[in-house]
Amino acid sequence: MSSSKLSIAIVGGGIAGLYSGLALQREGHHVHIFEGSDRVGGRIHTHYFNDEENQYFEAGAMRIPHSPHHGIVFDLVKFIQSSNLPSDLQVDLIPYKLTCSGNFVYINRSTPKHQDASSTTPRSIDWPLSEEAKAKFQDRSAQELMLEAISPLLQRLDGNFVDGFNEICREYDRYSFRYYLTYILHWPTEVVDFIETVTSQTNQFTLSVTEIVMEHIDFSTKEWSTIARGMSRLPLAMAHLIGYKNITFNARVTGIRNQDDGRVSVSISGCNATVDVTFDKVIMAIPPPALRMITNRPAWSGQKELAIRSMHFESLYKMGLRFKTRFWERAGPTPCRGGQSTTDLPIRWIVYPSNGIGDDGPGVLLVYSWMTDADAWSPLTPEQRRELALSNLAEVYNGKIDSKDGSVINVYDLIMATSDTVWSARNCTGDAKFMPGQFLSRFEAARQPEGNIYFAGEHLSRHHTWIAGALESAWETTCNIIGPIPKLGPSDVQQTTLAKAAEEGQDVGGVGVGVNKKQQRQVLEVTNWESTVSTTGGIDFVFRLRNQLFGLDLDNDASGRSAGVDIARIIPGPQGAKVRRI
Ligand SMILES: Cc1cc2nc3c(=O)[nH]c(=O)nc-3n(C[C@H](O)[C@H](O)[C@H](O)COP(=O)(O)OP(=O)(O)OC[C@H]3O[C@@H](n4cnc5c(N)ncnc54)[C@H](O)[C@@H]3O)c2cc1C
Repeated sequence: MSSSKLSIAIVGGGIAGLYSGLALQREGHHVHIFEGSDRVGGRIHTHYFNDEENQYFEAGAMRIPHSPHHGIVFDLVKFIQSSNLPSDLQVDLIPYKLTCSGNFVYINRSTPKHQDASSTTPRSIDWPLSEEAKAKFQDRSAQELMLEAISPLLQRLDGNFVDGFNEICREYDRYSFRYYLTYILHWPTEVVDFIETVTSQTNQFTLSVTEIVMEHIDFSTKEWSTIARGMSRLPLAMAHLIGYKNITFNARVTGIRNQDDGRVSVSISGCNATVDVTFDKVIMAIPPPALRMITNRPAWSGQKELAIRSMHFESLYKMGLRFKTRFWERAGPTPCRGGQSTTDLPIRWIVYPSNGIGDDGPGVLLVYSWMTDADAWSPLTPEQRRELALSNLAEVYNGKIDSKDGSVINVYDLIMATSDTVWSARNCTGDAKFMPGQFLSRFEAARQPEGNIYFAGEHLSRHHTWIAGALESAWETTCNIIGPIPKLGPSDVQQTTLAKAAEEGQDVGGVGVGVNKKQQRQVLEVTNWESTVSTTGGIDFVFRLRNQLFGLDLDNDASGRSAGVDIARIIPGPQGAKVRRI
């Protein structure tokens, strides 16, 4: 905990803003979040058709890969789980099925083929190839070709990730993935089109090589999770912990000004007035398209302005369709219990829910498209979008037999309700997906603070387009403001409790471990609160437990607590006796 408490405004109540808020509060700072909409979560948003179980779909983020790159998300979940939240706010993970053996490919209007990217070859879907290309490629699967192209690049990330990443950037970031396949690997255009159609979405291969490599790392993960009863529970739990008195909704920030004393004022526009509030520091946890629309602010460095204007965001489109039955789980010959099917229709991917698999009664199906495929939905009215999605699903499903009761599936008879989100029409416009050269030339500039104005959000992480990226960026930004701090994890809850109880002179029991934040290592463990603490050197931090005063001596750091020494972990332990140095 640093000695002076800062007041920090956080603009944006998405997961990045919320994470910064929690981390700063843990360190004893005052935060206030200004959120432009009427809810927290931003691009994490569950649409509930009603209160019944499993009658929802994820309009935004829906799945978390169990990969080391996403550890920060799982630590956050553990943090929340150990926070003693009321049961209606608890966050539980359930398995998410990325694939299922019944998933199919429906391309060029041929019969749905019971196969996925690992078995779809140009021959199996009659993909047109030149005679020359046929000889080499017609029996090779899209996934196999993708792996062949990308494996040498992935290997560079096996050692030190940042070094490997920088190496890929230096050598390939200026190229689009399509250029890489066509001019470096010399693959025919029609083969590149085939791989893009089956493994990705239209025009994705115009993105940088680095972007596609990063995407591939995540989608090759085997185990995935989602949050039971909806992803929105994650930001809602965080908002509860931050305290709603520290969050203002419908508070769109429209201006930022530097004050002469170095502090920063933010202008917040509500429904009928604009107010200015001054803070020590401000974190802009909003995506570049939203940041760009705040013109009442100082000019920042030329590189930063360019980055804000140009960092590429791709459109995303999702519709949830609630049907009277989960017919897709029983539709022969390709029943899908989870995973997703690939089509080249406007709906592109059909995503089958991982929650409620096997339930009787109504269920919710999801259609999902990216980039050029997503853009095509935005000029349509909601009614036209619903009609189109249904007709696409009818093309694939109508006339199949539901094995439960032998009925003939007709999606027009089964539909109950739809809801969709055109993310390109929201202030985030989609997700960060960089064009060639943007990791090299935009990324660092976009991350740099401007005086006491800091920036956070998924787009500022190498792992952007993911919740993990948003959290990593929020954590890095928080460290830039107050110095190195540990990420949120299961132990932080007890830490907060102890620090608060100590401040208020209350009793708490357990075992404490001191952390010298400068070195980020454990230096002292207190294993019993009933005994007197014996320390060498000066006492840096005093607190009261079971009606006794305890002090922590944190190494020989003369500046003690003000240098950033804090209790980091308390584990309930047996009564015993001593303090020992670790
Ligand atoms: C369709 C879709 C699917 C996705 N799927 C996954 C997935 O499966 N797994 C995964 O890990 N990630 C996924 N993501 C990505 C993930 O959701 C995002 O990376 C992450 O939620 C971004 O968080 P953020 O805080 O950076 O930004 P945001 O969530 O965009 O938060 C920014 C907040 O700022 C607010 N705001 C904007 N302008 C202002 C202003 N001027 N004043 C005040 N407030 C403002 C916005 O209302 C918003 O609440 C998906 C995203 C989308 C859209």
